[in-house]
Amino acid sequence: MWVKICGIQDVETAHMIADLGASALGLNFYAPSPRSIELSTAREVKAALSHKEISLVGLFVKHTLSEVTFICRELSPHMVQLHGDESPEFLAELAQHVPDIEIIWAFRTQDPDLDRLSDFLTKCDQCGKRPDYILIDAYSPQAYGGTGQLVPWEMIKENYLYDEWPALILAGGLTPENVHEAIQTVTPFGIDTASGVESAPGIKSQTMVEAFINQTKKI
Ligand SMILES: O=C(O)c1ccccc1N[C@@H]1O[C@H](COP(=O)(O)O)[C@@H](O)[C@H]1O
Repeated sequence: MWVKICGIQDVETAHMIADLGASALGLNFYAPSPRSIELSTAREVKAALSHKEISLVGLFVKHTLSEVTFICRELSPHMVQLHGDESPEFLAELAQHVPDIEIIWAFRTQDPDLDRLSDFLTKCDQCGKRPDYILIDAYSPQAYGGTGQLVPWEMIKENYLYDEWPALILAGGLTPENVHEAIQTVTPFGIDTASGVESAPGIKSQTMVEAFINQTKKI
């Protein structure tokens, strides 16, 4: 199971997350978030983890194409996570500007089905670039993400076209207590959490991260 812990803000926490065995670590460039990071600190994190086996994911929300491109060229993360309803045209242009980057596109939903996602992927095909991964998160009118709200797991299981659509990453309110059941129900490629392993907004708890990762390894 691919496991991403999102919203790392310092080198010490980044080492802790990598040493506990996470697959990926999220660096959040959305300034209003309590988990945001400056590019200078992100560079320090990247340098500190250069010998460790963990992917870096840059998270963006409604940034311009030139902002995302600039950070990708400066930092060379393995992946970007677009979490602000970025358009199919945006994905196609980003893929041209930063050809090697893998794109996670966040679908924030409160719908009873996945029709909007299906339409989005059709438009992506017309524009020439599909996301490499779809991350499903809960929709909230208050915030773009990091809300701790759950998504309807059963609906996703019933409606996600696992064989036709990009690999699925499940997010939204995942904690050490519920992640095992979430994996059993949805059978995603990967999972992502931000607030579910924190003792306070932006502060990752080693105990909670360890428990979370252990739960993802249970069969
Ligand atoms: O974590 C944030 O503050 C955040 C802000 C804006 C967009 C995305 C954000 N995080 C992503 O939100 C989901 C769910 O978070 P949570 O586990 O429910 O707290 C996750 O994909 C984070 O990467």
